[in-house]
Amino acid sequence: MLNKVWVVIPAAGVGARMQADRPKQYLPLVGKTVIEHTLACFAEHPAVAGIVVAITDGDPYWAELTSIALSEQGTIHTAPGGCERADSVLNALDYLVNTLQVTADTHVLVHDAARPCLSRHDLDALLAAGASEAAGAILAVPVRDTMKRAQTHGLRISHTEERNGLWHALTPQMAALGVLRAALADALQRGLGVTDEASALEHAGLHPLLVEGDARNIKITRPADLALATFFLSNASSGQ
Ligand SMILES: Nc1ccn([C@@H]2O[C@H](COP(=O)(O)OP(=O)(O)OP(=O)(O)O)[C@@H](O)[C@H]2O)c(=O)n1
Ligand SMILES: C[C@](O)(CO)[C@H](O)COP(=O)(O)O
Repeated sequence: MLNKVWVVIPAAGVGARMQADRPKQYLPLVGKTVIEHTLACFAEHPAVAGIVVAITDGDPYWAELTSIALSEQGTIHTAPGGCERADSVLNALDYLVNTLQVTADTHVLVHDAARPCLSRHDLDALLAAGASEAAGAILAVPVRDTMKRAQTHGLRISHTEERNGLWHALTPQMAALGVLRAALADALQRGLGVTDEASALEHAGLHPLLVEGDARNIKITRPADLALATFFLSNASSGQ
């Protein structure tokens, strides 16, 4: 039986690709903001001990969120965001250790604030699979399209990549706090490109488990994604 887990929500991005008037995690979506939908995935879950949200220093939007009354119950904390997503995540992990004294063997889940369509089913599947995975575990979906590698310069096809065995990495990504924090700190210190938690774990020689998830767990990145997320959330069946 898995002990309670902590959730880290990187939410310190500017959302440049979204080209909106505010960071995309604070855009309105089906009655509240993107990040409030994301937090709601975890706030009521019995396996979740608490949440640490990495936000930009001076973030003017966080305090305006109406549904963050939960913070009075000490379950939602904030930590300083960093230059890149990985820096924000590491800051949140440091906060868990240094401020909240969370133990190294506690499992953490890192989930993008920009992924509001995570289903309870997928969250439970990851928790179950990751509970006993020393290498960590991530939600992912197999690639369905033929994948082309572009030539180094220009927009012409160099070749077709082998599709079998290719997966889209989603979030949450799950690992033991001590393992993930050490792997992430080491990868960043070595200047390695880390765009997700699994990358850091791989650099540490680990092979995290792929847990097949729902392709509707999209990351809101570009304007068209908001309409898609609206459709998914408006049509989500209860208890999904
Ligand atoms: N320095 C950063 C950059 C990103 N993120 C968070 O990481 C998640 C995924 O990153 P991405 O989709 O790239 O968000 P942005 O960096 O905001 O987007 P863009 O690259 O378009 O600016 C988002 O929830 C974002 O808020 C973060 O916490 N700290
Ligand atoms: C973590 C992630 O969502 C997994 O696919 C992705 O790597 C985030 O990348 P971004 O460039 O920071 O959006």
